[in-house]
Amino acid sequence: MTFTPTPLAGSYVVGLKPFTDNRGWFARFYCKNEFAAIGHNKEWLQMNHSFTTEAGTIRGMHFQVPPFREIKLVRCIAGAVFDVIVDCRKDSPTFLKWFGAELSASNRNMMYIPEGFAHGFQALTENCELIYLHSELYQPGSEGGLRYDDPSLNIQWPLAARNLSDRDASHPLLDENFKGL
Ligand SMILES: Cc1cn([C@H]2C[C@H](O)[C@@H](COP(=O)(O)OP(=O)(O)O[C@H]3O[C@@H](C)C(=O)[C@@H](O)[C@H]3O)O2)c(=O)[nH]c1=O
Repeated sequence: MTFTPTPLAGSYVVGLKPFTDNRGWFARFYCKNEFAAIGHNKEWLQMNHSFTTEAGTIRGMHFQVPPFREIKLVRCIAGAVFDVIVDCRKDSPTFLKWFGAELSASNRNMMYIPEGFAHGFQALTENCELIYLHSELYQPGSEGGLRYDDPSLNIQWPLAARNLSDRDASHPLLDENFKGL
């Protein structure tokens, strides 16, 4: 795998290195030893799969609050998405900065998201499927979110936003009460 650091320290766009032959290809998308090189030393406790039907749909921006902060590894296995992370670590020099990258079934890239980040994505095509690896269990009472259109984040989504869940449409806008994660 290849690990390309993003401008937000500790996060990476991870590329696969497929072994190709006349049958097709084979590739690892997680290896304990390879991820140890970027300091990853936690187990994956949950794996999730989502399917998004319509291009333009946004899911996010989601996080779990302490003590349930989590690392995520996100991989697109059908279609293409614009994947976005926001640094919510209060002591980080890039606090509340965002980074986005296209993840798709054809580029096979993944986003490695450390603890203390919010995460979301926009479907760029119909019928997008994402696989998530999580270092923490789902804790419904500890979920939080940022608004995809928060003016103080100014995330540049490639398509017009549509199809938000009621929860995602009603995350509070950032103000001085947000102390980070
Ligand atoms: C996230 C999650 C949801 N659920 C349930 C709650 C709800 O009834 C249903 C749908 O949940 P949501 O509406 O939160 O699904 P969704 O908006 O797709 O949530 C996901 O968004 C992206 C951006 C992420 O980063 C993921 O970690 C996750 O938060 O699934 C679980 O049972 N386990 C889980 O781990």
